[in-house]
Amino acid sequence: TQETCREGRRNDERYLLYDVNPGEGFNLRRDVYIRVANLIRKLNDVDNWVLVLPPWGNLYHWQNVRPGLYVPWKNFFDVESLNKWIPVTEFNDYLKTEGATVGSTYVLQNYAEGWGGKWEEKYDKRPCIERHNFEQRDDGSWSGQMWATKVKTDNFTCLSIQGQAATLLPLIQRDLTSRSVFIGRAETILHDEYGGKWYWAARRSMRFARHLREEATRFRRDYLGSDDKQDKTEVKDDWRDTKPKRGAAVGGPYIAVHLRRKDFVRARGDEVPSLKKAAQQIKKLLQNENLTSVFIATDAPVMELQELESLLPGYKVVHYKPSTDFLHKWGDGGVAIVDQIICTHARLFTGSYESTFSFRIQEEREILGFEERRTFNRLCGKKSNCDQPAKWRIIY
Ligand SMILES: C[C@@H]1O[C@H](OP(=O)(O)OP(=O)(O)OC[C@H]2O[C@@H](n3cnc4c(=O)[nH]c(N)nc43)[C@H](O)[C@@H]2O)[C@@H](O)[C@H](O)[C@@H]1O
Repeated sequence: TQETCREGRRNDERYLLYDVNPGEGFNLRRDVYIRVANLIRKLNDVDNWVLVLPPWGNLYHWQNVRPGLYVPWKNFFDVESLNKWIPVTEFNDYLKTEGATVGSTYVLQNYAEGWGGKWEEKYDKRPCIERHNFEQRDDGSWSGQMWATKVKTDNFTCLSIQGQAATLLPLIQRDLTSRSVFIGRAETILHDEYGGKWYWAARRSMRFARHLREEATRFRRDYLGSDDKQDKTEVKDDWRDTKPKRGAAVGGPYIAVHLRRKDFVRARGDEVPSLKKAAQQIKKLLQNENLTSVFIATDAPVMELQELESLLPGYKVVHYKPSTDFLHKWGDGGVAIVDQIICTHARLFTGSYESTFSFRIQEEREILGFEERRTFNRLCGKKSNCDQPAKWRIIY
């Protein structure tokens, strides 16, 4: 029967857990997911692996999130959609079935001696370079903190690696004793094929959770006169059936700007415009598009946003401010995603230099089928004719 089949599958199921350097933000983590998801896809040519989704929390940029609080992927993503590409499960569900144990743990790191000038894919067991939070117990096993949970692991190794996700295939396949494997610092591995067909399939499977999409839909309708039918941005229920022709999407009657401030102002001074320069560029784009509304997604303090608004007299400057209830329920992560969805649906988008927050919006617009020139733009800093972002076009 179907039930026995499922039981049978469950018995030989193996689990891959992973985590990313604590300093990395939300949108780089989404990129690391794609690297690991496609590793699972390759592993599943011969085995039966399930990817355990690392809970979200304690991110450097999330100021309204209680330290120590971790939330599941379903708060932000449509987990059913993820499951249509590779089998995934939440960490909490893993704990329920497998308990707080992991067979083998590998913490990835670079080679202490550097790259040696020659590119070759390799990995080696090496002494740990950085501090980690695992310690050996009397019985030889190890114990370490995984998110909010103390987890026991039979084997612990620091692994120097240079290579891509698939470089880990033999290591994981050979680890036959372990039903589950944890990979720490997974951002150390590169994509197998960035921007290729598999990249985009995994990327398309990362649909946002329904409650966030609905919040963005309401906001677009109420404040920006935008809806999917009129904007030609309707999508099928299943991402696998969604393949719009390029140029089919029109977008709502507004332009959207992702204005990354805070640490970017300090770290990328030459490439980040002053508010005055940003306003000049926004005005020009509005005039070119013959539009009067601009949606601003930003991490800027309120004062800066007000200043920008005052520099755009005569235009409608729109900003998403969540209700207390929404912020409480879905946190800074949820708010940032609503901002991203609203930017995705604009007639024209312009982002910030080298911000993964902007990159993810560009990808969403590729998925919806916008013309390239309406998507791959960024605000210029000191140099007014600055290089525009690389065009990572969607591939099916
Ligand atoms: C250089 C690197 O840049 C990386 O930033 P970058 O790629 O922009 O993008 P993220 O990695 O997502 O980190 C930026 C975080 O700041 C908030 N944020 C930024 N812009 C907005 C916005 O328009 N609206 C809202 N609501 N929130 C915003 C949000 O929490 C987001 O996840 C950093 O994560 C790394 O730590 C590092 O500093």
